[in-house]
Parts: sequence; structure tokens; C-alpha cells
Amino acid sequence: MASGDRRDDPPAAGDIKNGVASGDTIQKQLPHPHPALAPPIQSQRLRLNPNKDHKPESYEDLQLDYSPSIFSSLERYLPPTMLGMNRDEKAKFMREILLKYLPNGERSRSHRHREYRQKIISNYQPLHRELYSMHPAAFFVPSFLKAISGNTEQSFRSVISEPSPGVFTFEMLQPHFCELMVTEVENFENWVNETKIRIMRPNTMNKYGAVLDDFGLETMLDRLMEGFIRPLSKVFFAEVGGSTLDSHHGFVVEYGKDRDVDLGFHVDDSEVTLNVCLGKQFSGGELFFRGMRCEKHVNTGSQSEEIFDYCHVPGRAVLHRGRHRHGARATTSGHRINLLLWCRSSVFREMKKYQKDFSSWCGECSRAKKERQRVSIVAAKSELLKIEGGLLKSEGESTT
Ligand SMILES: O=C(O)CCC(=O)C(=O)O
Ligand SMILES: [Fe+2]
Repeated sequence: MASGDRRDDPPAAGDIKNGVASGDTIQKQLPHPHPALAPPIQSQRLRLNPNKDHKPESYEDLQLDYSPSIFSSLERYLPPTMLGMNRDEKAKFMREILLKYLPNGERSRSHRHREYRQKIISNYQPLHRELYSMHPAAFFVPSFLKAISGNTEQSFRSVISEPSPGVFTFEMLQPHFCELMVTEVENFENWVNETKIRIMRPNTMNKYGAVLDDFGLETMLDRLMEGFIRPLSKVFFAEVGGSTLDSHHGFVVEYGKDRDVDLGFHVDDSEVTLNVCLGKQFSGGELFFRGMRCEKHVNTGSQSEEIFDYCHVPGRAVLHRGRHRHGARATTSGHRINLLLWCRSSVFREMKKYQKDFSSWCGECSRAKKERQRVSIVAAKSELLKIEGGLLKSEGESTT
């Protein structure tokens, strides 16, 4: 599908190319390569079984390359002599173990990324410190908070609509929060321009926008995923690891004059994507959806019931599977900023390697399965008819 093309028919299929724009091709949105490391130093080994009596420390406030919860869990496996050491030493030891499991190319990329983050975090002065930790009553509208605290499908459905299968929309963010976030991002971008630091963009398809995790918002966004998106995903996206979301990539995208105009047809590198419009004033920029597909079927055509367009409204969220094919039409005037949280499940990613059939969510797998069932029913019926025919014939023969 050509960039800026506003036609309403489904985008044509083609060969998937990871994050590389090309004519009629669905792309996989990828984040720019990920964080961190240094050469291993330790000679001590982890325990085979965790020490269940040990209460691990919290690593939430440290800037680490892996989720702080991984460090807390791994702490139970530390050799007994290390348990009494200070937290930084333990974190350093565990980080070196974790890094051994990353391939070499990844290592130096992660190292550069860690340095990049470190440079930003130690020099950037946030404008609104209140954004950097989670304050639900200040961030979210009351209806959303009430639905989340109810924590049942019924309470969620009372504020969430599903205008097309797998696309959930709801009022989420307070206007004041949106304003603060937009000005924080502007402040960060001004700082980037002044310091002439080369900023890493959120993914392979957006030339504008910023990674929120890179300038200190990672912990707050982790809270957002764990406390608010995971409960919803557990109910609505259980079959793609919705209940085991354990990492995220959080960023903003920006469209308008002197920014990106539109976003081509793609799937996200996420199990579940939260996309909330922060403002400001704009026209155009609709999201278009074209059905969910597994890797194998990503380039297949869409059925009419899979075609759905959504108009962004500031403060309103859209929640969908990462594998739900989509894109954004041209923002024709004004300036649009959206907050994206790509939520991932390491458990789902691991299990997916051993699965071939995704008929619980992939439109094409599901159609193929129904077709197989239809064919086997037809075959069974014709077998039955043959048997019945044979029986009737032999009855006829015995009565004559
Ligand atoms: O512009 C939008 O609203 C869509 C953004 C998006 O799909 C993405 O960044 O993955
Ligand atoms: Fe996307």
C-alpha cells in the first residue's frame, strides 16, 4: 500500500520485510535494537534451586537492561555468600549472567543503548516530575479506574466498546495528563536539539517521536502495563499471552507538518498494543485495521468483516493485538501525538515457537480450520450415505 494512500479497500498483500518500507508490503514494526552490557567477571555460580526463605530486594529504581522483577526473582538463586552483599554488587553480578544469554551483536548494541540511556538520564531535567511515577487518580478518568478496580469482564465491558472484533476502545487519560505528557515530550525534544545528542526514534517506521523509556518513564510505564493493561489483556487477549505480559516498549509518535504524515500497513512487535491519543488538534490520522494474522499468514487478503477504521480522539485509548494488521492514514492538518505501549509476553513468545495453529486468533488459521472441519464432515456424510445405501441394497436383496 502506497504511503498516504487513502483508499478504503484492503491494502494489497506482498512479501513481509522486517521494518523495510516497500510498495504493497505489510511491514513488521520493530523497535530500534535494545539495551546493554559489559564483559562477565564472576566465577561464582547460581544455585540450582531458589532460596525460598530469602526476601529479595526491589530493583525498581535502578536503570537496568532487564525488567527489575527479573532481578528480584533471580536474587533467590544467588550463591549464599552473595546474599549479604549490597544491592549494586548483586545487580552487577546478575546482569552479567543475563547478558551471557544475548548473542554478540546484540551485546554491543545493548551496550551502546545502555550508554545512550545513561547519558540522557543523568543530564536531562524533567519538566513535570509528577509524570515519572504512577498516580492513577491524576492520570486516568474515573470511569476507567472504576472498571479496573472491578476487575471483571462485566466491569471492563461497562466502559469499553469493541466496535470490531479484537479492537477495544475506551476513555482513559485525563486532559491534564495529556497536556503534561505533550509538554514533557516537547521539553525533551528541545533538550535533544540543544545538546545535539542523536536521538533514537521509536521504531523502524517513524522518523519522529521519542522513546519514553529512554528518558526515565520506564518504571511508570511498567506500572501502567502491570496494573491496568495486563488485567484487561488477561480477559480480552488471553490466547496471545495477555495474562503474562512482562515487558514493554513505550514511545510517542508525532504526525503533521514537519513530522511523519502517515504510517504504512504493518504489525507491531508486541502481543498487545495500547495506543492513546494525547492531542493536540488535528484532522485525519485514522487508524485502519485489516484482521489478525500469524507470521505465516501475514500477507493474506482481508475479509470484508475485518475492515475497520477508527478516528482518534484525545484521551481515548485503542487496545489491540500486536498481530492485528493496521496503519494510520495521513494527518491532513494540525499536529497529532499518540502514546504507544507495546506490551510483550516472554512466555507467549517461547511457546509460540512450538505451535503451528493459531486459529484462536489468526483469521486465516481459523478459516483453514473451519474448512478442514467442513471437508471432514462432508466426507463423513458421504461415508454414511454409502453405508446406508449398502444396507438398503442388501435389505432389498434379502426381501426379494
Ligand atoms: O499513529 C498511530 O496511531 C498508530 C501508531 C502505530 O500503529 C505504531 O506506532 O505501531
Ligand atoms: Fe502499530
